[in-house]
Amino acid sequence: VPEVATKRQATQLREQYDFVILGGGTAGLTIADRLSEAFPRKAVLVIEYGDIEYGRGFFDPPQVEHAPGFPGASTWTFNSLPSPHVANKTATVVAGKVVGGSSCVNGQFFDRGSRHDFDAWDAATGVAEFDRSEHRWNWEGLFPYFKKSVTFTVPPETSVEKFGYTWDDSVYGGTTPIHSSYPPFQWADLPIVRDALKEMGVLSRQECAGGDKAGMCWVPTSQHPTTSRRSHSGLGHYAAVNATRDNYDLLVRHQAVRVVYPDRQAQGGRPPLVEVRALSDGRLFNVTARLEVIISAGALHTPTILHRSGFGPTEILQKAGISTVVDLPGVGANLQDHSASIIEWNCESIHSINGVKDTKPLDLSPLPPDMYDPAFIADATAGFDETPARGPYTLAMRNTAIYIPLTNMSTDFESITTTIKQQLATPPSDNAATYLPPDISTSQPMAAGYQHQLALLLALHSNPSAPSLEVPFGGGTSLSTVNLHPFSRGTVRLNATHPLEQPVLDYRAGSNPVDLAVAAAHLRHLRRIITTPTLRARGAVEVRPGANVATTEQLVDYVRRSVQLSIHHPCCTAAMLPRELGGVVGKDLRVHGAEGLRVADMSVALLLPSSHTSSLAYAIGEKTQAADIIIQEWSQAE
Ligand SMILES: Cc1cc2nc3c(=O)[nH]c(=O)nc-3n(C[C@H](O)[C@H](O)[C@H](O)COP(=O)(O)OP(=O)(O)OC[C@H]3O[C@@H](n4cnc5c(N)ncnc54)[C@H](O)[C@@H]3O)c2cc1C
Repeated sequence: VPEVATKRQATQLREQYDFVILGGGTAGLTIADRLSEAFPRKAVLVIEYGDIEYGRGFFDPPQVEHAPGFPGASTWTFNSLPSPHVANKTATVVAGKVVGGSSCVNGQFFDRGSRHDFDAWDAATGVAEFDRSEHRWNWEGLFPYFKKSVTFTVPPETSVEKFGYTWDDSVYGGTTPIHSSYPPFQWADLPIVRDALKEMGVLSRQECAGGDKAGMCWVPTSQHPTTSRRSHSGLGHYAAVNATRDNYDLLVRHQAVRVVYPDRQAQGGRPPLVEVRALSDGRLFNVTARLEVIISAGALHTPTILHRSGFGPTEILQKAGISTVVDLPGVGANLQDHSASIIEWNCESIHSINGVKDTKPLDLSPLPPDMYDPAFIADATAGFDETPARGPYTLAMRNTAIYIPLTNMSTDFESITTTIKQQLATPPSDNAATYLPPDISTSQPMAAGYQHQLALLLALHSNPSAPSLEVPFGGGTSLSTVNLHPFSRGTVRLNATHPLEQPVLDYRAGSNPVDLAVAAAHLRHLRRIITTPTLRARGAVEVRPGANVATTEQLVDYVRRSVQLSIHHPCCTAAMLPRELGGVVGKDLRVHGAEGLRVADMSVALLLPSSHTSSLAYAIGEKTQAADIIIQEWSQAE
C-alpha cells in the first residue's frame, strides 16, 4: 500500500470530520471508500491501530499454517481462556493489525455463505419494529452487495483444462478492485481427494457463490488474477482510490479508545466525540464527528470500544469502573467461531501403483518441511515473481471444499435434532442458566435471544439444502471437519485492570453439548472416505481418530480432546437483533439507545455463515452505506 496522504499525528487532522470510522480493516475501509465517493464534500476519517505494511499471510507459504514469521507485527494474537467442556483447551486466535485488517493476513479462501444463513439472520423475531424494517439482511437483501464487493476474473483456458475449474458469471459482476480469481497451480494429489469424495456421493456444483452450496465447490482466492498478489481492502478500498479523494483521511498507529457524548446523553444531542490515543507517545485527544461514528474494529475489538464507552452489561462495566451509558448485555456476548476436528490417514504400508515403494504415495504435493528446501523456495519465488505468476506460491489456502447438510448424516440426524427440540421445549430462563455465560445468564433479553437462535439453528440443521459441515481441502492425507453452525456461546470481556489492552476471550467451547455431537457426526460421516475405492486402492489406513474410536461416545471424546477451537472467524459480538432479544444494533446498524453511532463489521452478524467470513465483512461494508442506509439517510438530510 503506498503511503499516499496517510496521517500519522493529530496535528495533521482537520478540525472536524463528518464521518469517523474506528478501524481500517475489511469492512471499515470499504465503508470509508464508499462514503467518501458518495459525499465528495463530506470529510471521512479512518482511525487505524496498525500501519501500512505487508505482513506475512496465514498460508505463506501455502499449505503451511503458522509459518515462521507469522504472526508478526501486523497481527493481533489472543489466547482464549481454557474451555472446561473440551479438556480446558485454549485457542490462539489472530486478527489483522494493519491497514486492511484481517483481509491482509487471512487464508484468502473467498467463498460466500448459503442463502439459508442470511434468511435465518433476517427471520421474524416477533418484534414489529425490527421485522418491518425496510433494510433486509436476508439473501435477497445481501446478494447484490456480495456481487458488488468483488471483481471476479475468469481463469485462463489452460487452468480450466488442467484443473477443471467451473464458475457461473451471473453471481459476480462487481468492478471494485477487490479481486477474486483462481490460481494457475494446484497440488498434484488434489484429484485423488476429489475423486474419493465423489465416490462418497458428494455432487459437484458448477458454482457455490450464488446462495446454494450443498455439494463440492470450487472456491476462488482473494488475489489479483495476473500477479497472484493478495487482494485486500487496504489496496482496494484505500490505496486504489485515496489519491483522487481529498475528503478521505486515514490516521495510522492510533487507538480509538472510546466514544464520549458531549451532551452527556446518547440520544437527542450531538453525535459522540472519539477519544484517540497516539501509540507513539500515549497522548490522548478527541476527534469530532459532525454526523456519525462507525465502529469497525472487528469482532474482538468492537465490543471493547463499546465497553470502554459505557455500552454493555452494567455489572461488568461497573467492575471496570465505567459508568453505563446504555445497558446492553449483548455487547461482547454471543461470541462464535468455526471449530475444526481432524481425520487423517496414511498409506505407508503399501507399494505405489507402479510397484515402487513410496513413502508418501498419496501426498504427491510437498509436505510442509519440503517447502523450506532452498531449491523449492528459489523456484517457487522465481515463479511467483513472473508475470503472469506461476507455481506453488500462487496458491493461498486451498480452492476446494465440500459442504454437507446434517440431514445427510442419517445415523446422527434424528438424535441431534431431537436434542435441539428438547432444548427448545425448555423454558428460556433454564436454557440461559445452562448454556449462556454466567455473567449474563439471568438477563431476560439474552435468554429470549438465545431461544430465538436455537429455533433458527434447528431450522438450519433440519434443512436438506443448508450445510452443517465444511471440509476445505487441497490434496494431502488429512481433512478438517469445520462445524459451521455452533450452539455454544462465548464472550469478549474488557480487561478490567488494563482496559486499553486486548480484551479477554472465552470461547466456552462445547458448553452446549450439541456442538460435540454434531462434530462427532461430521467425523463419522467423513471417515467413510477411507473406504472409497480410490483410497482403498492406495491402501489408506485411518490414523486419526483411529479404528479404536468407533462409538459416538468415543468420537465425542476424541473431539473433546483434539478440537481446534477457532479457525480465526470470530463473529457476532454486537449482534443485529432487537434489544428485547439481547441485540446490540438494529437493521440500520445503529447501536440501540444511541444516536450518531453504528457498528459495521463481523460483530453484527447473528450467526456464523456457512463460509469463511471475509466476503461477509466486505458485503456488510458495502451494505452499510450503499444499501441506502447511511448514504440514503444523509442524502435526504442534505
Ligand atoms: C489468520 C486468518 C485467516 C483467515 N482466513 C480466512 C479465509 O481464508 N477466508 C475468509 O473469507 N476469511 C478468513 N478470515 C476471516 C476474515 O478475514 C475476517 O472475518 C474479516 O476480514 C474481518 O473483517 P472485519 O472488518 O470485521 O475486521 P478486520 O478486518 O479485522 O478489521 C478490524 C480493524 O480494526 C483495527 N482496530 C482494532 N481495534 C482498534 C482500535 N481500538 N482503534 C483503531 N483500530 C482498531 C484492527 O487493527 C483492524 O485493522 C481469516 C482471518 C484470519 C485472522
